[in-house]
Amino acid sequence: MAKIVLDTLRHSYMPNPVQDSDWALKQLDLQWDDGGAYALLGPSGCGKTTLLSIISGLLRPTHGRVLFDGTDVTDLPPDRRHIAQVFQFPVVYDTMTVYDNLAFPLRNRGVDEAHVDARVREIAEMIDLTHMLERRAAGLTADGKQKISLGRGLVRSDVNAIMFDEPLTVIDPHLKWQLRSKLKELHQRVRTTMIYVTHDQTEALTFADKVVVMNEGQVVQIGTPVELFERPQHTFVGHFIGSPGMNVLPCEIREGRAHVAGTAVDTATTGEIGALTGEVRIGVRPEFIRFADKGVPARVVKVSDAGRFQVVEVRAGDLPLKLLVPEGMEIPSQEARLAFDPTRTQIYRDGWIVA
Ligand SMILES: Nc1ncnc2c1ncn2[C@@H]1O[C@H](COP(=O)(O)OP(=O)(O)OP(=O)(O)O)[C@@H](O)[C@H]1O
Repeated sequence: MAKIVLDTLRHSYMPNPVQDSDWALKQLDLQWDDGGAYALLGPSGCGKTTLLSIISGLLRPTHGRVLFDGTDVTDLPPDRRHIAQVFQFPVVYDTMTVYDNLAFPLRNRGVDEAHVDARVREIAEMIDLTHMLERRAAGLTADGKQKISLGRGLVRSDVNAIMFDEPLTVIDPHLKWQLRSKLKELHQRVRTTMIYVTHDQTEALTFADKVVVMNEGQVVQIGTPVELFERPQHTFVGHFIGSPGMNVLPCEIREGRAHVAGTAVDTATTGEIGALTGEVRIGVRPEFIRFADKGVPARVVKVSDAGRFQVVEVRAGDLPLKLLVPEGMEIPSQEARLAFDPTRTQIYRDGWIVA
């Protein structure tokens, strides 16, 4: 296992990158601690696969260095980096048995058969494959085959990290939940650094102790699931995580206070707020707004049932907002006032939180 450091990393697929958009990865400085469970979360095209390929050695970055425990591995080929990878689609040898598939990465490295046998049986037990070890992989469902891929990723104990690239794509929805929790449990048992790439927030938040959120080739926040929820560093994180996402509203700073739709609101930015240039916004999650006697005047336009909550759509002047209200709680029929929880209401300038 190793601490992985990405030092001033940049990557472009173009020979002569000029403008910002020419870079698939803009400047990245990241540290993955030894034994951590990380998720790399972001929309399609944000640079997740590019980043993984740079860590595994399939791609050389245009700028910057990759360090494993302080050693520069930027020019080392993949087979000398000792990274295990599990891909979106199962990589199994159909003609081999499940046992031989799991044993393959170990035998390939000349591990003696006694150790191979012990490790294969240990991993098979962890991922519930013991009862089918003697079966040929060809006869298994896509779920079963992907379990073998997971097992092959986990079987070596000498890897620096295991990277999972959208590993649950082919898994049946009702099994996804099961495997998601299984992966978390496996991390707790093997304690190898794991990087789990996904564009699905539920997968990221269930698996990871720390989530790295990417957008347009840059990291916009690294944090625990709670930090991402309670204090998004960028409006993108507020939108992307949560359902519904954070409300992001135009805001005016007057006499040292933030105003939304003409009404002053208190925010987590304490003290008098100075003049701010750029695009100034207020961000507040639907969970942190409630109906009150005083506050921002609004009109209820729609109520939808979402299980234990109701999603209430309102308009404050022209601004559309959403609130989450517990099931059964009374909702004003039309005119209402909204109170924002000041500790969870943030000011953003040009997308980034104002500290
Ligand atoms: N081989 C390549 N040649 C040129 N451009 C590429 C290549 N691979 C990726 N890109 C571009 O680099 C950017 C980042 O792509 P990347 O595949 O890393 O994103 P991603 O987050 O993994 O997306 P997805 O979830 O769809 O796989 C995108 O703009 C993409 O079009």
